[in-house]
Amino acid sequence: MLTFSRRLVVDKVDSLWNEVLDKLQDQLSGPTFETWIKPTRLKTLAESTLTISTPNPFARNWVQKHYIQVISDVAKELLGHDINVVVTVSEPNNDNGNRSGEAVAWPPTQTTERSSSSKSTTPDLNPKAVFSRFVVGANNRMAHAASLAVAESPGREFNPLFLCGGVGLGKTHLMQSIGHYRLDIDTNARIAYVSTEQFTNDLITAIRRDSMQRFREQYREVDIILVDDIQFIEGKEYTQEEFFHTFNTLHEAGKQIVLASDRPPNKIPRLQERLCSRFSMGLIADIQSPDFETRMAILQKKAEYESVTLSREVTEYIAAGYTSNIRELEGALIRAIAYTSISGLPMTIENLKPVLDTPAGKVDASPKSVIDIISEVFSVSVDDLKGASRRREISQARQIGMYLMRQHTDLSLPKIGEVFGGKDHTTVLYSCDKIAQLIKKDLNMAQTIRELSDRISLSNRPH
Ligand SMILES: Nc1ncnc2c1ncn2[C@@H]1O[C@H](COP(=O)(O)OP(=O)(O)OP(=O)(O)O)[C@@H](O)[C@H]1O
Repeated sequence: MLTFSRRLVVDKVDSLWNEVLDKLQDQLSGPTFETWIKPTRLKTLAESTLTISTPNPFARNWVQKHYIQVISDVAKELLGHDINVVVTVSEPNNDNGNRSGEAVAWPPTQTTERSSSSKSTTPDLNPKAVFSRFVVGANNRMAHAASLAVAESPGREFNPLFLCGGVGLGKTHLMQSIGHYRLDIDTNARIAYVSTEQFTNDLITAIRRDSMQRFREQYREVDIILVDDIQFIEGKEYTQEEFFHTFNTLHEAGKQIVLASDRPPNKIPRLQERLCSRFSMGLIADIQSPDFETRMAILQKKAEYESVTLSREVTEYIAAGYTSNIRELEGALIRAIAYTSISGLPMTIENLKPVLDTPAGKVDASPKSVIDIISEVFSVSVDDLKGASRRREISQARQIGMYLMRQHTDLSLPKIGEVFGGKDHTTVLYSCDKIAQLIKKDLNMAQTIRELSDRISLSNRPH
């Protein structure tokens, strides 16, 4: 039994814990020890109970599930009697920069050990770009699954993994999640995350400084290379040449290549045929714009991390205004949070209107003028627009009308529903979403909407 003075007890217990750690280090693999055991702290040793703390609940569960026995065996060996091990979560610590509620990328992602183990390939990863913060929806399910598969078994199935999708839809987030995830499993993994611009600049510098050997080592001696915005390689002959060799060297060595682009390889102009075919030989996974539910889920998740409660109404309002770019969607939420916290106003749609200028944003028309113009241009009577007919030409005119009313007035979704003869606000949302998607796919639709939009603005201008 430990019957020392308090100071001695503390010293004794600390050194005992260090001994436990030493022994565990001998028994467990390097990554396992670094990932799960090293970050644990000793809290107390009372009678036959050893209480340790872990950085977060996820780590606690993991340690409880996998390592409690080995810890208690080692402690028993050192103390000479049975030890019951209790795993807790450490109290939020003010000096570690983590506000309560903020997710901690776990296991810690950018430790000094990790940096020093792979000097030239320490990736510059955003700690928030992790799988656990990525919301999976119909629009990105495949890209997410493929990214996870690649992170779990790099160089096996999808090589290269080619992620493609429009601006702000999560390509970089997924790529960096792969890097984090891999480093969490294997702290010695050599991961390079680089933009195509950076690759080109490094190449130019290497040529200028006559240090091609180093450049090649830097890019060819990695386990995973994550190259962002690969579409910018278009027309850069020398970069393409060098990247071709980098690609081949890595691929032949079974190393994982992940590329992100705003379009598929065959749509990148002035891309050498041999690169185009290599980029296409693994898996091309595309990411579409998120649907309404996914946008809602992204907002909710983001709000949780910011420790803010969002009402359903406000979430819907923001989600309805930002349909095609998650960066803008997040930006709107951040503005809303900043505005309400600075002004002290409650977060209601009314209060948020001044700061949430939805992309079109200009409130410059009366609802009646929108209805009248739609009726005239599509030769559909106002009664039909407000009625329930599902005839294609009527329902499409109605959907366009709802979309434009959302763009040109500050009416809420339910109010727009009312103007259109008492439609439900979800019908309005669906219509706005549908037209927003069509605009992206169909040039004629985009042109029609632009013309209608100009006409609505013009007709409402004071004469
Ligand atoms: N499914 C998602 N869940 C949560 N956040 C997301 C999701 N998709 C994107 N985001 C967030 O949206 C923002 C933009 O994403 P990201 O930078 O990955 O887009 P991108 O497709 O790489 O854009 P770009 O083409 O401009 O490089 C980031 O803050 C990212 O975390």
